[in-house]
Amino acid sequence: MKVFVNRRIPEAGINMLKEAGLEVFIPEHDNLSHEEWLIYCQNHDAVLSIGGEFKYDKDFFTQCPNIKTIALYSVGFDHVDIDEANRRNIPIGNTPDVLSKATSDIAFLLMQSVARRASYNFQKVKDGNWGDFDPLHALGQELYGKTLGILGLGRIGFEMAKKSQKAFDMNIIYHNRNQNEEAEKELNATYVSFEELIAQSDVLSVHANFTPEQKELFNSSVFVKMKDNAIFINTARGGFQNEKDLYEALVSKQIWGAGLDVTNPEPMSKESPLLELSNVCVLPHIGSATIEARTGMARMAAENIIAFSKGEKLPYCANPEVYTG
Ligand SMILES: NC(=O)c1ccc[n+]([C@@H]2O[C@H](COP(=O)([O-])OP(=O)(O)OC[C@H]3O[C@@H](n4cnc5c(N)ncnc54)[C@H](O)[C@@H]3O)[C@@H](O)[C@H]2O)c1
Ligand SMILES: O=C(O)[C@H](O)CO
Repeated sequence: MKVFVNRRIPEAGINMLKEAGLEVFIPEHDNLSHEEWLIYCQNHDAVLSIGGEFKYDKDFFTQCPNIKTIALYSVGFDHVDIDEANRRNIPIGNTPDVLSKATSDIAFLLMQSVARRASYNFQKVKDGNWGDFDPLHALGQELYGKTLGILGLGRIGFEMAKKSQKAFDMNIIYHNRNQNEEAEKELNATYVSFEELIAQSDVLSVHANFTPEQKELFNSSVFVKMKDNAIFINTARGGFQNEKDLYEALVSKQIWGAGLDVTNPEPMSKESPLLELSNVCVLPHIGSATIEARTGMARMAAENIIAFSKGEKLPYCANPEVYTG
């Protein structure tokens, strides 16, 4: 079986593929054009897919009829048309759990960074502007006992809630597609409606899977209903926020601050007005960027491809319904 890996990943995964006797192709340069990527996909049986820039939509499947499976190097699969993959019996692999701690660490880091204005103050030091001890300047807010609202209490949302509760004794409320009774018991979390979530959260952290119906769910009509001390955190997908509306909400002090690991679009332009605000911290989509998580993801993606090559089910499958019809 011929496997196309569109960018270098930790060696552990590549070694597994080679040891399993699979033919592996990795292009010499990382910045493939859409055409190059398509041609490579047309000439391979499987793709180990890194990054969200290439969309696996109906056109892709029509143009690349040889692709029999896709092993995503991510847990998110919003760039794949799952219905189309199902219609064509193509199993899609992903990498759940292994990155939940690392990604929730980034949500936690952003929450603290914004609450204590860390990136603003770091920038001041870099600018040679240490300043006097000023009792009134750049004051942060404490998180102890505040309410953390989680949109999407799945694997990563749960980890974020757990560490925020341990560190700051935060009260956890959440809104999810389904009620999560286990989490309610362990975290004493309360299920609320979306409207209650936005109205009651001191910190609102987004961890839901992104679908087109939720495009720019966080827009002016939502920000206006949030508390004026609220911090908006997003480590899920940038498509959840309208960034013009977020800017307006921050400037007009409808909300207090924002921490983003994901932007709309990505990469964020260095001209984005959000970057001029002292109450914003932006990171370039580094949720899973630890040695441990990225190595684990490489192994899982390789395991998925190896299982497929042996005629077995993908152990980590984003569309298990492909096996049951
Ligand atoms: N920043 C990063 O580097 C990074 C890393 C990993 C994952 N992610 C993102 O985080 C997302 C979550 O990952 P996970 O492993 O926790 O997924 P998960 O499936 O375990 O949890 C997501 C939860 O969101 C819920 N949900 C979906 N849509 C919802 C909605 N509209 N309202 C309320 N709840 C909703 C689901 O029911 C589910 O419980 C991924 O889909 C991915 O987009 C980002
Ligand atoms: O969905 C994911 O896993 C991230 O966005 C990349 O690690």
